[in-house]
Amino acid sequence: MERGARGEGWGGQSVAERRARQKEALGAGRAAGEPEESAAEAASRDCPHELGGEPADAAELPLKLAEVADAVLLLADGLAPIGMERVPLADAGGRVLGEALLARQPLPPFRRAAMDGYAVREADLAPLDKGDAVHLAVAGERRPGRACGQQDAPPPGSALRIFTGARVPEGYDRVVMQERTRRLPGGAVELDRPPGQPTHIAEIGEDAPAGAVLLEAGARLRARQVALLAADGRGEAQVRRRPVVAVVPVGDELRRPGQPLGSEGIYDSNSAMLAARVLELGGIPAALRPVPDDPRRLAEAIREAALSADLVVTAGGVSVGDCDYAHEAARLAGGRVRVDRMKMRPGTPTSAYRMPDGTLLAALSGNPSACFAGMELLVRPLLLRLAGRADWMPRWRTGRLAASLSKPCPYPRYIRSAVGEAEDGMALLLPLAGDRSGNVAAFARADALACVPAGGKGAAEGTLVRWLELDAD
Ligand SMILES: Nc1nc2c(c(=O)[nH]1)N[C@H]1C(S)=C(S)[C@@H](COP(=O)(O)OP(=O)(O)OC[C@H]3O[C@@H](n4cnc5c(N)ncnc54)[C@H](O)[C@@H]3O)O[C@H]1N2
Ligand code: MOO
Repeated sequence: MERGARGEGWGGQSVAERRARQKEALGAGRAAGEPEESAAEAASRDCPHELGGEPADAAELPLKLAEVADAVLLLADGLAPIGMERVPLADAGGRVLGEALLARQPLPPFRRAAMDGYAVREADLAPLDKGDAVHLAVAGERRPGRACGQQDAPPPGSALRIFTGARVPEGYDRVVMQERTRRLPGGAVELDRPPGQPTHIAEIGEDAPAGAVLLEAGARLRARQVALLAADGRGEAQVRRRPVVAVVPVGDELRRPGQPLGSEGIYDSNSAMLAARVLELGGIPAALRPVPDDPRRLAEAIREAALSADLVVTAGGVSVGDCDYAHEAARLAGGRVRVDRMKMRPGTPTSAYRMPDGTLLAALSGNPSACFAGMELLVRPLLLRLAGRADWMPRWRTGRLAASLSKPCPYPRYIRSAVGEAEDGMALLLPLAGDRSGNVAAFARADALACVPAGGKGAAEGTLVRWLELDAD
């Protein structure tokens, strides 16, 4: 399998320059109407998506109990986008553009009538300003897509019957909507009042001139962007390959959905969730069967997964119990720890390793909501960066808590919430009941992760918090 270049930096920028750029990007999540300096900044200082201190030297040192943003940056630093391929336009939807798209021709490519009516010369309309009607001979007709040969200069006092989308010959200055005209019995057309401001002609290149950057490299091709490729005449698109993400569930208790549960079993919901999310984000999931709590077997599964995937994600076995073997297995497989736990709850044990061939391993917590938090906060940005997305960083927004939370926490707490809207238009984050990290039902009803800052006694209703849309892809 083709692999992306790894270990490249971000093109010679200093850490400070990069930080500044990234802070700016993260700041784009400012809520509408929110002042430049606000309490939200204070919230984000305690809840540091805005990147805290310098990460450890990217060369070797792992981050211990890392801020989420620092962990993401450290790991993303070593990731370059994977390779490219050409795909037919019909398959380009959802893919990531590999190179900037430059307009091959002006858009529109010819002067185009924007209304059904009559093409006229401005000079012939002067009497209208004095209240006199104008009669123009109809010199011909132009329909869209029908060539009509080289045009002579239009004879003075003439009009051209024309339809939306047809080429407007040089010499005609505007199109008058047919509703503002009257066809006279002899075939001439009458105008009895000034036609108004718009010329109803789309000029060559007014949408985009030839050579203009229509799309930047790293844009995800959604419907509107695919339309642009097509409008520029592209039958194919140069896109990034879709990253393959191996999903490795860990635990003796895990059963595959559809199989008998038994008395000690629990269905493996994390794999289904992770695989579905990888698909939503444009990757290709490769979901393995559950691996038992056995460090050697897990190490073998990790080693094999790293051979064929661009990113490996394990779920479970990262905590401190006697059955938690993810760390031992990652090391047995040759992995070097890069992030050793993170300041987040749920999901504090979330860690990351770099495998001998450079592949990253994200070791997520097994608890379903902690697993999803790890997916959103750690795996999503790494996957998008691998996929070549320019907008790989999470887009934090600002909103207010719709209810108080009394649970104190030494780390930022990511609360599953439903999103509503306050009277002033600001987002309201309503924490969902049953927010224990082992539960799955509350999760399905959530639209957002609201970040409640660390410390204190929880947070009062109305507190400004940062939040992340859960279905963002
Ligand atoms: N003594 C301590 N115990 C625990 C601590 C701690 O600090 N000290 N941390 C707790 C926290 S917080 C979390 S989170 C969990 C993390 O545990 P693991 O990530 O090692 O996950 P497991 O132990 O393997 O599983 C936890 C839980 O989730 C269920 N699970 C696992 N995989 C799946 C799956 N694929 N689908 C559905 N459910 C899954 C598993 O059955 C467990 O119930 O550790 C705490 N303990
Ligand atoms: O870190 Mo654990 O996920 O809080 O439940």
